[in-house]
Amino acid sequence: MEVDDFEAKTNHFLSWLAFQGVVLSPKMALVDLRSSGRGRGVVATGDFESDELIFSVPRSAVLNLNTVFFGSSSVSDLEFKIRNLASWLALTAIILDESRRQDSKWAPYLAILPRQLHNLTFWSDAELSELQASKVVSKIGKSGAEEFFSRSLAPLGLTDYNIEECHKVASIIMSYAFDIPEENTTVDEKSGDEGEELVSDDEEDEKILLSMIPLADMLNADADRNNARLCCGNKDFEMRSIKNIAAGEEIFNDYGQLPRSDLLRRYGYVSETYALYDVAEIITQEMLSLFMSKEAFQGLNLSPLSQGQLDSRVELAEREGIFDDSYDLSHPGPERPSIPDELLALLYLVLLDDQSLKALYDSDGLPSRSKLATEVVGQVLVTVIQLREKEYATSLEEDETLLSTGNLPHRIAMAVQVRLGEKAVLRAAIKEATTFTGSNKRMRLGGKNNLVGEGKGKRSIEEPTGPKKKGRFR
Ligand SMILES: C[S@@+](CC[C@H](N)C(=O)[O-])C[C@H]1O[C@@H](n2cnc3c(N)ncnc32)[C@H](O)[C@@H]1O
Repeated sequence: MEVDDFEAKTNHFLSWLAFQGVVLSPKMALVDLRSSGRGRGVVATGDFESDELIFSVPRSAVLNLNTVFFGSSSVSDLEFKIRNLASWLALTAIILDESRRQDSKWAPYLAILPRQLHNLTFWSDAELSELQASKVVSKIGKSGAEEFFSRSLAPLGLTDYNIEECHKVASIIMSYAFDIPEENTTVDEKSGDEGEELVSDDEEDEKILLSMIPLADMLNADADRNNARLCCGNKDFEMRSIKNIAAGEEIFNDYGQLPRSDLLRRYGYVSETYALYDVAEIITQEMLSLFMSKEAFQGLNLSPLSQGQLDSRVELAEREGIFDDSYDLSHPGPERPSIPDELLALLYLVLLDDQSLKALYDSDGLPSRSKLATEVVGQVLVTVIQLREKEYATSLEEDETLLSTGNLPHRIAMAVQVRLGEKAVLRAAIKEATTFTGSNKRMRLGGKNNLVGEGKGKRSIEEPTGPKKKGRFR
């Protein structure tokens, strides 16, 4: 917890907001929520009905490329270089530059942004190892970001260039910035979503501007407790209630339906309310390599696939649009099963006998889910998921015991929650796979039809002659 002038900074920021023309409802307050680990947050001090104004922020108070360079008669060399960067790097550059200016218009706002962050970028190797086999570790992208910093930011000549500071600013952008439509451009419904993934070097829509919106970014989020939304107007941004909010309640934005692994990576916190969105990833290449070994599926009477047989199946999976580098398992809900259709379809193709594969190649789309969910697809999935479970150093039960002791350091406790959530998803997926009862008739079991092209790297199905049909599930 910061023991500095937290309250003084909040008050200075509030005065600055008033000076900038920010209008606050008398029924809201910016408060200190550090005792519950949430930094600052906005609470209702009076009752709000749905669709009431909570506050509005004029475009001139927003921090982005247009407001920082507003009014300059010509484009300086620095502005030219910054405008040519990817949006997140450009915003990082201008925040670094504004932060060192004594006279920055945004100084009272920049002063309330956090100094210490818990996003995964700032975790030590020992702390990251507590995430065990979670695939989130490979998504942090710290060294990639550093290459961008040294290639794009260092040459700008901003004083005190320092990689740690670049990481802090880039991470703040990841968890605080909004994509907004530029003035006088069409308002995109989604443009108020907070903390969209950092835009890389691919600027598809030039009318969208990555921006810091003071006060709008002081709203915390807690999964489905979302009760406010930012609306973009041409002259200002309005935060409005989207349901009744009673006095004393916190006002929450929506950061999206993120699994706790991504919440931790991008926002540096986890909360039980997001457990519903947890996922566990299956990496396709790792899974497919099992089908070429003799040992992986012992007891299932499956002979290994040759490279050629595997390639044919992957080719068909690609044609049908169901091939992916990885698949997310999730908790089953009314709208989705735990095991996605695409993963089921890939396994079905991998397990299909050569004759049926050829027939499918010439047919129109894949069978329905109930046909894909054959008994052997279910058995193979159980093995694949159990192998994935073994990649974690501890069991779900051991993690539960660890958490129940309640005295783990903050980051370790968050890591245990993430890995425990993934193990719970794996269990749910195993449970679902054991219910598969579809017919194994077309599956290559007991050596049936599985020797075509074996060991010769030869295509096991003929190349189609006419144009290929592209479909999905029938
Ligand atoms: C957009 S900011 C919200 C304002 C922030 N609380 C502050 O004091 O600057 C997002 C950050 O707030 C914190 N946060 C948001 N929702 C939270 C929650 N439900 N629990 C804990 N921290 C939360 C996280 O640190 C996150 O990265």
